[in-house]
Amino acid sequence: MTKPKFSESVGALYETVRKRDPAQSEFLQAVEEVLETMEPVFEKRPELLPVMERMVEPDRVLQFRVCWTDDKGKQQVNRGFRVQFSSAIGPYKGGLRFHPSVTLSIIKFLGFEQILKNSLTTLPMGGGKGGCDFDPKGKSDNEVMRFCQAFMTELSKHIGQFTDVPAGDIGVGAREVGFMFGQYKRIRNEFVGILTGKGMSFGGSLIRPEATGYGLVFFVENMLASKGDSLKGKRVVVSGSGNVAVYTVEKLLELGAIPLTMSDSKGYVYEPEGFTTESLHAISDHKVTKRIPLTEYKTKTGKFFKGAKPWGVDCRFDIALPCATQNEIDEEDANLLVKAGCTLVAEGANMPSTSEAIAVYHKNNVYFGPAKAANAGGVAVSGLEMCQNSMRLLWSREEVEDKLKGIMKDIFENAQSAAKEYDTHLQAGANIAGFLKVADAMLAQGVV
Ligand SMILES: NC(=O)C1=CN([C@@H]2O[C@H](COP(=O)(O)OP(=O)(O)OC[C@H]3O[C@@H](n4cnc5c(N)ncnc54)[C@H](OP(=O)(O)O)[C@@H]3O)[C@@H](O)[C@H]2O)C=CC1
Ligand SMILES: O=C(O)CCC(=O)C(=O)O
Repeated sequence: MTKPKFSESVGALYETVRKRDPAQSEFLQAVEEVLETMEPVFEKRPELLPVMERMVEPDRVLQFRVCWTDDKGKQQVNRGFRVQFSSAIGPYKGGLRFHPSVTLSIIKFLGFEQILKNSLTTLPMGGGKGGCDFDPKGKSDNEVMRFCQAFMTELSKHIGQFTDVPAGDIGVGAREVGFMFGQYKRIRNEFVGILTGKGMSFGGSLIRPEATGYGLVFFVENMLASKGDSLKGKRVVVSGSGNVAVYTVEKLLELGAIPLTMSDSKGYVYEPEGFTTESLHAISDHKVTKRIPLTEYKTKTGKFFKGAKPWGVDCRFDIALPCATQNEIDEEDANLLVKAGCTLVAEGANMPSTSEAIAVYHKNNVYFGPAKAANAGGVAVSGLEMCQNSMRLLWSREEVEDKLKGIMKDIFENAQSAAKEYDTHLQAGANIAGFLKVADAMLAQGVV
């Protein structure tokens, strides 16, 4: 007989969530992953199960129409979202995603994960996420500006420096944050830190653009150090070629690792001798600055594999860092990683591994650093940006990077010590450590 996934009481909670939103597959996947790892906590502290029942239901779901006019003068209509999930330990905090695949299910999975991630950062931030099914690809700067202004016109009614502070995610970088900040200021006539990831001339923090990628690599350093190992000479397969991937590769190079691949939705580039600072800058200029697909990128020393994911790259490697999108590693991909000799996976993207892929990692003793812990560096530096905005000052690069390094170490140690206490793995330890802090705050604040 196969072991049931849940005990009876946790299974009943999952069923309630599933029946409420049966079509929200990504959200259900995120809830299932957390509930599965939380069984030992509910055994020890049964009073926390009803707290989880409240936590899986967002405080508030906002859905709104976004109307704007394209360069041909034609009206366009998109659907915007902001899910304010939990404000138990601080104002709602989490990014905005602009991508045609955005649905309520995707925003809810991201918002739910953000509650536990933000708790792990040690900073006082609640969880939220938002976005729109708008596709920035192929749009002119003026079209993106008009869209961002329309989006913020509605969003501005619901956010505030003490209420909800959005930031970037897929499809939302410095350009979009700038346009949205400008529109908020115009509507409200106040200059406040209502977004993070702002430009340096209007309240941004040094290292915020780099923070998710750098933080991921610092997290991996901690994982390796706990086994007496280091990044030096490690062969690393990376996916993505956006914000997270670029700064992941930059920090890997700085620490003596060998990044072998980068990818986008069209395929992946393999550099057999590893990316260099020069080839990283070339790909970053192509993808991030010029916004051109990798199909049009010319590598001098490597090869482009059209329509393929990097996990099947034909070489041995030690570490895989998925930095593109959700569910980009399925069971088959996970088996390819194991076959290639990979012994560590740490997630830069949110929920990049399917539950079947995670089962393959555990079965094969692949050391697994889950997204909520491993990619928390981005939102952590967003928290530091909020702090600097409140104090009306600017910390140096070194100060922010040192704080980021310290936070990633704390996240690793807290997740590891929860894992030890509950006799489980790092993935569960991260969920448990993140949950306990929020749950205790919710208990203290009564049934609200
Ligand atoms: N930015 C941040 O601070 C944080 C981001 N994250 C997560 O990291 C991941 C990447 O975000 P970020 O780098 O900011 O986003 P960007 O928009 O800068 O880059 C996204 C990258 O992922 C690729 N990608 C997107 N969708 C797909 C897909 N369906 N299949 C294959 N590749 C895809 C894109 O390729 P293409 O250009 O072809 O679309 C691009 O290379 C996301 O999961 C995000 O939620 C997590 C924490 C913080
Ligand atoms: O910086 C932030 O507020 C959000 C970052 C984010 O969206 C994430 O951690 O997934």
